[in-house]
Amino acid sequence: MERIHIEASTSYKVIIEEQALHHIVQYIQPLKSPRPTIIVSDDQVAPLYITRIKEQLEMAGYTVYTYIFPHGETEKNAHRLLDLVEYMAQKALTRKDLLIALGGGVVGDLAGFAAATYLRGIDYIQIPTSLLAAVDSSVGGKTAVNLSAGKNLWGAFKQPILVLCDPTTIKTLPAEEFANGCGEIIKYGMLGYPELLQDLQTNPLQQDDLPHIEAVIALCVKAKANIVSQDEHESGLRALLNFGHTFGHSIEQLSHFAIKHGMAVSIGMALMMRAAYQQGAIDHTELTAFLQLLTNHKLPIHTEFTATDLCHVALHDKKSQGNTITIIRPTKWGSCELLTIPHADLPHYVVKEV
Ligand SMILES: NC(=O)c1ccc[n+]([C@@H]2O[C@H](COP(=O)([O-])OP(=O)(O)OC[C@H]3O[C@@H](n4cnc5c(N)ncnc54)[C@H](O)[C@@H]3O)[C@@H](O)[C@H]2O)c1
Ligand SMILES: O=C(O)C(=O)C[C@@H](O)[C@H](O)[C@H](O)COP(=O)(O)O
Ligand SMILES: [Zn+2]
Repeated sequence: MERIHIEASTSYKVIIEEQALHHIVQYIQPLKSPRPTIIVSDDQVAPLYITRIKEQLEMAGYTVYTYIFPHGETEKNAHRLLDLVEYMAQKALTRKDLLIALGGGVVGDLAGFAAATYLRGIDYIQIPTSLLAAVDSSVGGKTAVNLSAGKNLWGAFKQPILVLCDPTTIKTLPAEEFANGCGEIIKYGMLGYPELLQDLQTNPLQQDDLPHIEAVIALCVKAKANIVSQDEHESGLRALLNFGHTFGHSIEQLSHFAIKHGMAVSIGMALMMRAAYQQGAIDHTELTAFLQLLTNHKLPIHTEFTATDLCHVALHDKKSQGNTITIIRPTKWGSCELLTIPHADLPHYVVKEV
């Protein structure tokens, strides 16, 4: 069991505890006494976990509404958001009421944005059920939906009041989704945690190794907490969490979301690591070891998209300002830096082979 404190404009705890979903009221009630509550989830997570949560809340005196939508990244859009907030209004949820996001990053980002904006903001709790959500998306308060022009272009910073992570939910995750989570985990290794890379090299993360998964979730949440507490609204430092995302977001979008977030980030990191090798920041052994780490975790390292297309989409993402874009560049094994470069230089970082 781990309790990690997140220091931000509103502070909260991340509880990581096996079987926490069997006694959620003990964590929720001290923060929000019984009241109308909406649980937002998708159609793959809800059948597995929503009844258990709803029943416990109802037994404790909460009035529970549920909003369940089809799973997948294409649902993280403005139409779905509008449908959700219309539903919340129909149920006459008030400012004092509560929203619970139960699911992966798609549910968390969409429901978090609804919570950020409905009645100008209501409290919400993240219950991450995917590995990716546990290590990354449930923490730090970035909420958003995608627009036609790109990923997460309509969103808000809104911290949850609690993150309740039950790592046993990882057992029911499809294998491909487990790999997606590993993409973000390996990212953290390059953000000042070479010991994490070393650990995963000698002991690749396995879906049935719960103690290892728990330890890794805790490490990633602490790493994210450290960055978010220093730069909640991404004035600078927080952009490091975008390592692999400059082209990762492009790959997701160009594939019409057939390539999932963690996989796309993996390819984005591979491109950047090859560029780092070309620039002398890492040696060939380190490059090979990093790419092997990705493939050992069933993550892709190649893309068919052209440098022109990858750069075109990237230049419309949030790290582009005027004629420059801020990229996240490896400086050595286990470490990255922010670097602002002219748009014209971005294609140099699309290194598909060395
Ligand atoms: N806000 C942030 O800081 C942040 C950080 C990283 C990623 N993201 C966003 O998160 C999204 C990706 O999140 P994701 O990978 O969790 O995707 P996701 O929410 O689509 O979940 C992946 C799939 O796994 C299923 N699933 C989730 N938990 C399950 C479980 N326990 N058992 C069985 N099935 C389960 C879901 O139904 C879905 O089909 C992207 O939109 C990405 O942009 C946001
Ligand atoms: O929390 C952050 O900050 C991150 O950048 C985490 C990323 O893993 C995540 O994918 C995030 O949603 C990307 O944010 P964006 O601002 O680049 O859309
Ligand atoms: Zn990400």
